[in-house]
Amino acid sequence: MAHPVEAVQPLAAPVTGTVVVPGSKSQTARALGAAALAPGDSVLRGTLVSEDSLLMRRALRALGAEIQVLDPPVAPPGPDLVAEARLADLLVRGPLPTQPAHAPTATSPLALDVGLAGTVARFLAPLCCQVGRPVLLDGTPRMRQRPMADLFSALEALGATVRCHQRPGSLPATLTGPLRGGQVQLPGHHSSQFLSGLLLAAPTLPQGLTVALSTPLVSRPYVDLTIATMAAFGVQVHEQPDAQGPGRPTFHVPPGQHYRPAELTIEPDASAASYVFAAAALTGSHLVVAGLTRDARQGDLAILEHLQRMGAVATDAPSGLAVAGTGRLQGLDVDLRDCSDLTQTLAVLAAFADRPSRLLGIGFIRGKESDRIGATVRQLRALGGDASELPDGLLVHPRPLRAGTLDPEGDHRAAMAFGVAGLAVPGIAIADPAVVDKTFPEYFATLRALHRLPARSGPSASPGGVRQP
Ligand SMILES: O=C(O)C1=C[C@@H](OP(=O)(O)O)[C@@H](O)[C@H](O)C1
Ligand SMILES: C=C(OP(=O)(O)O)C(=O)O
Repeated sequence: MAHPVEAVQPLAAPVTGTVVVPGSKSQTARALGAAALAPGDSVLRGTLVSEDSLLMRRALRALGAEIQVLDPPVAPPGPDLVAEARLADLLVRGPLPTQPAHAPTATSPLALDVGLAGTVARFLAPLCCQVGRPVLLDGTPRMRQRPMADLFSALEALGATVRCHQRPGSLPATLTGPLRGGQVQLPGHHSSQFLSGLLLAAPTLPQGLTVALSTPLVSRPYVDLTIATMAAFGVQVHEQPDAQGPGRPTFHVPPGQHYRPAELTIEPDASAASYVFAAAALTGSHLVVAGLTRDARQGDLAILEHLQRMGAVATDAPSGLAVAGTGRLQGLDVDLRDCSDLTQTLAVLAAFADRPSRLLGIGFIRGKESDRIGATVRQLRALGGDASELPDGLLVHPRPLRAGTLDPEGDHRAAMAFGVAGLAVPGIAIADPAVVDKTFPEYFATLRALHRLPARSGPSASPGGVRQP
């Protein structure tokens, strides 16, 4: 039975070892979408197994793709290895049937549940317009509050009809295609997922697609990941940088391109890795994230650069990338608009730093699983920390955190980030720990397993974890 509260135990001493994290949520979702549209068999290795990726699989199956789970890879056991995370190899048999040239014949909508997965809602909405029948998209109460309006307007401009059943620009909504394609304007400052969703569906648009960004793009590395994944499945996207002004490119997918089946190995999730690296930085441990390399395409690999600036040491290890804590953390002024999923990880570390930190450029994260600016400030304060909201970010003053039960306010990243604090501060518990199932179901098992790793020793060992300010 799931525990209603997870009491995190502090590490008694710095440890050393290697940790397996789940496959990239972002790459898994893109690869599933492209593979489902490719005629034939694609093999995706090391995919994420979590609520978000299962919602994506389920929705694509409902739209007509065949997805089989192959034998999951099993990490060999070892005394220095934490391998709680589950990965799955998948066989995807496409193409799911699209009928982009015809108005839908079926009138009863197909209902699809997107849960709280922004990627599933935003990546599938354009595709739903191409399947020859209306689709009713809906999600959790929080997902109904998350932005969809920019995407719905773009879909209407490209030929679809969008009927929102509760509030304009929000789920639940019934989408009826088809999308003709052509040129469309799209704001970039709320979410990059709208652009990624449009690009992923572009090969099904008879006229191709040109998206001109009307405002600067946030989360840019995720769009690069979309373009790279599409290329792995045989579709090219052309970009004119700054075509509409600084930070406002135009993207063009010429008509007549088709996805081809591919074999792809999914990278370890860099956002999930951020908690392991943060744990090393905070507790003076040396932790390797297995299989992660500097060539990874995820923008959240920037965690290494940010932790280095804070005083930890990041290195390449034979089996992955490593972070070693040095017993001190410096405050940080940083713009996180390209890697905002790192906000809570860095905000928690900032409470232990030697000077205030400013995390900026992230006003748009008020629309994520929680209002990540308001919630993070509330959560730090609830544990004795000192933080305040800024118009586009937050300010964290170092102050000792104390025991308490953290309410993650429905946000997996809050639960995971404050779980890291629990490795250093006695008495931190996380309420609603199953919230981590969204992207890292084995997260707390992974934290518990850190206690079984050998103590860090030798000349490079730090004197211990970071002392509370
Ligand atoms: O495209 C993606 O896979 C994602 C893009 C980002 O969202 P936004 O573009 O909404 O910032 C990120 O926060 C999310 O976890 C995953
Ligand atoms: C913002 C996130 O997810 P999504 O937008 O895909 O729901 C996240 O995983 O932190």
